Amino acid sequence: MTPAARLAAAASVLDSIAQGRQPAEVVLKAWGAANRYAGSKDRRAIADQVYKVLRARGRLVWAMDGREDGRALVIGSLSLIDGLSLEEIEALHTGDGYGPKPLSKQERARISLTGDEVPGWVVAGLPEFVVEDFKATYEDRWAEEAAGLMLPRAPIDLRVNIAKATVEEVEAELREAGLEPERTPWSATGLRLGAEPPPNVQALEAFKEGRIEIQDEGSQIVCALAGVEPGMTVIDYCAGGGGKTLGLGMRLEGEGRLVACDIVQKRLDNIRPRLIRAGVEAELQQLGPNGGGVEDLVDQADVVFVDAPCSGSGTWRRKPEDAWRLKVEDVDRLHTLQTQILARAAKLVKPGGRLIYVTCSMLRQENEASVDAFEEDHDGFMAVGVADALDGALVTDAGRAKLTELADHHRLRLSPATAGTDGFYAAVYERVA
Ligand SMILES: C[S@@+](CC[C@H](N)C(=O)[O-])C[C@H]1O[C@@H](n2cnc3c(N)ncnc32)[C@H](O)[C@@H]1O
Repeated sequence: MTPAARLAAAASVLDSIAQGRQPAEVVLKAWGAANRYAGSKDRRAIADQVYKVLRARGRLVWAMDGREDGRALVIGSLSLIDGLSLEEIEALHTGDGYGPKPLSKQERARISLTGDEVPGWVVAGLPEFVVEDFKATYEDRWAEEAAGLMLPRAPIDLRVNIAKATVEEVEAELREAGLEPERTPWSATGLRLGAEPPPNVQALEAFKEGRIEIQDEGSQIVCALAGVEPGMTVIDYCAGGGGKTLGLGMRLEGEGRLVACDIVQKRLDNIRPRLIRAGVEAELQQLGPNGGGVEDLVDQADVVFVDAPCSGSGTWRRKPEDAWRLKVEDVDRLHTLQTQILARAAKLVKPGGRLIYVTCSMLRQENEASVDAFEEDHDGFMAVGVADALDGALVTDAGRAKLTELADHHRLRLSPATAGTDGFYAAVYERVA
């Protein structure tokens, strides 16, 4: 494909991403499958162009005078990000072959405009309401947090299933397989692979035989706050794909009871093969819309882990397209749902047991505001300091020091800028009455 044809393809992929709710990665794969003439280099170049635009979308929409179509965003990126001159951009827009059609008068005019004063949220590359939330939370560090969230390509973190193998054994195995794993700094069970070239983790024997799972270091750390020990009754209240279920179950060492709940049965079904691979046993329990289905577990659990439904804004470095799909009303709705779920899940904790609230959100409304609401109504739950809650087998010494420093007593915020992880929020409680 010519460079111009790749640009036209990127613009059409961007339009498909904007029209649906599918991850960019899925849309790109579908495009590749439908356009077999595109070689691997073409697909790579198109994907690079698409992600470049998605990470800077706010700035590009603004620069192109509010236009949100793929063509305008690609033109904007050539000018603003790649620094091409008007002539160079015109040379890529001749309309020849499969390339994009010539620039309109307005498009030419937008590219030539460079002197406009850029508002802060545009520079940050995030929706305006998110930037307001970041300013309230991070104050003078908000721009650094925003940049960390939207710019870099995130590494691929693996969690070693220490019930099956040691970190050293898996590290050696991956090196044998030609990879270059590094230890994650804070999680004692983590290995990190570079994102480029993307490693095919699912094809590794270590994956097929359950010695590793793909799991961001932040996700590993929040599991370490649960303090799971063999023999406990552990409930993963919003189990979803089962990532946390496996991380929590690994610490039971085959003794105790693990219950994975969710309101979506299909999600629970998908956990089954992962459990088998990892050698972890769990009961799968679908919840009714009001939390029905776990009446027999009231006051029974040593640990209730609530990985609440959230905006997923902590993972935008991996899925920048989601930043532009989130609306302020979604966040309000999620906050209400989070407080309802937390109150229901709290009923399952036995006296002396632990409750952990987690989101992969960076937004105050889903984090501090949701746990503030819980604390207001739940005198029977005492805050447990992050430093006291951490499971020594799951964090490194450096991790313990770092997490203690990042914590606000029982509340922990992790982010790409402060910890090099996806964005996570956690709060830890013990039932005392
Ligand atoms: C953040 S995801 C969980 C991710 C999962 N823990 C993991 O590590 O892969 C939140 C999950 O909460 C579930 N959920 C939504 N509403 C719920 C409710 N009312 N009660 C329990 N789970 C709910 C969703 O179906 C979704 O799977």
